[in-house]
Amino acid sequence: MRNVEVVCRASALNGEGPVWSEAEQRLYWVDIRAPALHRFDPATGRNETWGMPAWIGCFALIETDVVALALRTGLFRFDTRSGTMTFLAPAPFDPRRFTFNDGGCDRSGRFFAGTMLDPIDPLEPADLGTDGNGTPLWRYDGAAGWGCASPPVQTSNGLAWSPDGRTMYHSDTAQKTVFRSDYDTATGTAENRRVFARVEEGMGPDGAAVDADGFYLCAAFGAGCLLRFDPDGKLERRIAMPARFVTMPAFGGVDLSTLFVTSASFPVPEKDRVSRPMEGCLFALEAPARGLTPHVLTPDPVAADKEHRSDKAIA
Ligand SMILES: O=C1O[C@H](CS(=O)(=O)O)[C@@H](O)[C@H](O)[C@H]1O
Repeated sequence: MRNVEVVCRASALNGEGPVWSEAEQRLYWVDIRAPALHRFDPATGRNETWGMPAWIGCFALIETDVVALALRTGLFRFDTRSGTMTFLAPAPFDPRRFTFNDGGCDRSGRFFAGTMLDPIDPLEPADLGTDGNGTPLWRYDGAAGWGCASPPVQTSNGLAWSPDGRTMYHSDTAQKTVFRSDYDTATGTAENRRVFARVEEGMGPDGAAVDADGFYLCAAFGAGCLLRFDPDGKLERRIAMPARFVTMPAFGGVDLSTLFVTSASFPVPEKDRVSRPMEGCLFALEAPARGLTPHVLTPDPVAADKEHRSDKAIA
């Protein structure tokens, strides 16, 4: 197996959410805390960056050069060619206390995004709600806004679907637990949530991806490795990484046989970051198995809205 390579010395504060664009053969990813959308081209090594006005948790590809961005302030359609931002929906939570975190599209192209607690005013008590948890995972239902897609979790992460689309994986990093639920592909609803895997002390289950064999690969935040679980939740292997704070893998490259992995430097004290240059890099390695085709947001929310308006005008 090819060794882990640093493909972009990004010094990201909170690299996250890599998604491979099959159409562009490029990797989109974000920096949540130095808010920016990035696009990396493995053929040239070039990394493009678009600064964002607020923390960006995750995004969905819509079409070539166009993405939907989950910013703390809401969901926006962003055209990377013109820099045009089109407002789609407000955030479904109190943005003074929460911000979007991990998200992604199901195998039918519905977009989901979770949250993590980040009070703007640290003096305000961290009121997580009556049950002591955070917010649910949110499903973007177009003109109908957001629907709840899970019980509340504190640090939403690890969203992925099985190859047949009928199992949804979702984790709570704070609870060190990955859940799996039965997923209805027709309605976008998840039921019968149960524990899929728990991780050890000293690590948090972070972003994840499922491969074509149905194995769940997640970044072990704080432990410098990826964990690969079989479809029954048994740990099958650990893959050592050169950074301690790895955040999420994504399949990409020719035949979806490369694993790209983001990482974060924010947990490292500022004074130590120069001596820890791997934290915040983007990595690539040969994947243990090929990945699944990444899904794009369908339909394009702006086109769907136009259709909705013209239907209403006709009626
Ligand atoms: O900001 C983030 O941090 C969490 C880990 S922690 O809450 O700081 O322990 C990480 O899991 C998450 O994905 C990341 O975006």
